[in-house]
Amino acid sequence: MKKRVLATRENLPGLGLARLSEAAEVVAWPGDGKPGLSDLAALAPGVSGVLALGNDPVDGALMDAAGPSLRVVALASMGFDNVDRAAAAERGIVVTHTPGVLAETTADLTFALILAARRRIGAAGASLAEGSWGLFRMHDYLGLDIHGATLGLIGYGQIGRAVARRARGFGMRVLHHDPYAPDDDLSASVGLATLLAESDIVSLHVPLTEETRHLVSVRELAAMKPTATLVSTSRGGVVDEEALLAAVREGRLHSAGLDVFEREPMGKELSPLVAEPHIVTLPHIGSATENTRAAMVDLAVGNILDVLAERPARTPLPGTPAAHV
Ligand SMILES: O=C(O)C(=O)CO
Repeated sequence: MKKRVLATRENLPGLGLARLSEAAEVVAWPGDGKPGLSDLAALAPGVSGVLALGNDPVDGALMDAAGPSLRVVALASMGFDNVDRAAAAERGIVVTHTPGVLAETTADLTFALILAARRRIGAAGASLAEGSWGLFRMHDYLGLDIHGATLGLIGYGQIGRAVARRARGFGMRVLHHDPYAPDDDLSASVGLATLLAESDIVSLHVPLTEETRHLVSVRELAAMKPTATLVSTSRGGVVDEEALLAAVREGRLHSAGLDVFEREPMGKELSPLVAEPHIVTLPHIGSATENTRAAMVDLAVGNILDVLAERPARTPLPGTPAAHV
């Protein structure tokens, strides 16, 4: 008999879900929006795996609703702050994510945010569209240079390194701060205080954990240059958004480029960050290309199939077991 797997969405990019359906009975949340915990719990009894997105809550109650058959929670995301890892560990459940496949795509988007925020691309384009471009004037739409600037990467894993490679092409000096990353010749490893003081652009590439929540807050923003830009494609909770908004509004920070927010999705209740002229905002599209999203689903499915076939998962979360115990 086929094992059952709960998928938190019915439609996912690529062929991963079809591949999963050949090997397992897939029970998918049929709704359009984001499922609540109770929606998922109702579908969970007896499943051996859960395939979830990076913003679907997966907690101990959902694991208990699935029952002792549950062996693997596979995220189609790099970030894993939506999963109660302690609850999974207590129950011997393998948790996997999708490193590797999205690093280059997310690094591309990081650069788009750097370019847009420093060169005021959104505001300039909007002014053109409004019919406000009446004259070529030397002082209009002035931004700040990217070439020759110093880029500081907080978090130097796969995405941080992919951003560093792009920065080399722009002739930038690159610094990084990451107590867990090995050094390389793309970028100089420095302490956080040096990175904040010397960087023209600070870009965040850390997962959201208890250690990184509000890693950038009042003190860190005050330590940055007033001409600096903060960019984040990691998780909203890494930045104290109130402190960021105040710093940009009061001219203590030049600009910001944000793909992620403390509250996602926003619907019609927009964060004040969205309306701020010097802040470029995007709806969490870091990994949103056809190939990459399909590769993320495919890797998540591969992890489920591994665990269900008693093989170690290919990309378990660091510090968690690769195989069901
Ligand atoms: O993979 C992740 O963590 C995402 O945020 C999706 O882009």
